[in-house]
Amino acid sequence: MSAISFDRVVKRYGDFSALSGVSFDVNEGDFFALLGPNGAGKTTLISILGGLARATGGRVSVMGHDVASDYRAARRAVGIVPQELVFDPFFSVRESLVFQSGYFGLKKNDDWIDEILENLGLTAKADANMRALSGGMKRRVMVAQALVHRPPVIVLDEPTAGVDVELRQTLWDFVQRLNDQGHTIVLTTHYLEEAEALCNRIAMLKQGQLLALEDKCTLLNRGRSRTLKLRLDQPLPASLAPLLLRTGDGGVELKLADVGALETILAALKAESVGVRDIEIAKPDLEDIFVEMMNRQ
Ligand SMILES: Nc1ncnc2c1ncn2[C@@H]1O[C@H](COP(=O)(O)OP(=O)(O)OP(=O)(O)O)[C@@H](O)[C@H]1O
Repeated sequence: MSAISFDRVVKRYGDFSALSGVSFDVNEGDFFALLGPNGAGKTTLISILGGLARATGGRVSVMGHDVASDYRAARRAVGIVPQELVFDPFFSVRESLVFQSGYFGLKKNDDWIDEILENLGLTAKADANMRALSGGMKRRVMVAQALVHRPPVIVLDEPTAGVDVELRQTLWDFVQRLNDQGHTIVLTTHYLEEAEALCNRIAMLKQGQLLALEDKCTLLNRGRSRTLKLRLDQPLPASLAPLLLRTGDGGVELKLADVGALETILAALKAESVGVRDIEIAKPDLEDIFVEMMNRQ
């Protein structure tokens, strides 16, 4: 069974299509990245998944439960950490988690609440009022709230936007452990190195359409192009300027269409008597691939 199934999902706002028929599945146990530029439709897809927005067309299910016709079961199967901070300013951290447990009909949830607080570094703040917390601490509570009912599927919508290094580390350690225990994780982020480090499958959305859906390793190995980093003793000859990707760190980075292009470049440098002080060939990382995919369309 798929943890999540998106089947030809369409979302229109008047004449504007935020999602134009998006289909893909997230497998049980995946650590899944949903990537795309601003406005691609990631949050819209997550809102439909969580029952906060209705699809104009298509079907979405979580752990086999249709989010429209089987709303309660679908809602129980997923915990969503929203992009925005939503909380009741009059509750303490613990109260808000107890309240959230009540929403799912869970009465004796204290042990699990304590465990979540501990894992997110919130124990010392358990009795603090929500409005007295810093932004990063509030964000931790958003994560805690999404987990109170131990959902098999956990969705994090840009959880690390604007949070400090320590929280990122705490959060990723915890989420990684949940994934190891069998929870399915879906993550949207603009920090592609996070997606590259954590996720096993990656979907890329642009303007409401799915551009790519692949295993991370397949995606990273698919491109034959490489980046050639050179340190030269003179400026780059004009004949090589079309290959220039960026200049920095006292060197230049050139696009290598394939490894064979290396000889051509070295020959061009030799012909102009430009000496090479240092050389490095790098595989494209997820960010390079993302930029290439987004520009290709
Ligand atoms: N209520 C709404 N009314 C009209 N248009 C909307 C509404 N909600 C979202 N949109 C539009 O739908 C598109 C997709 O928005 P969405 O928030 O899903 O993008 P996103 O991929 O999550 O972007 P970001 O990375 O900026 O969070 C955007 O063009 C947005 O302006």
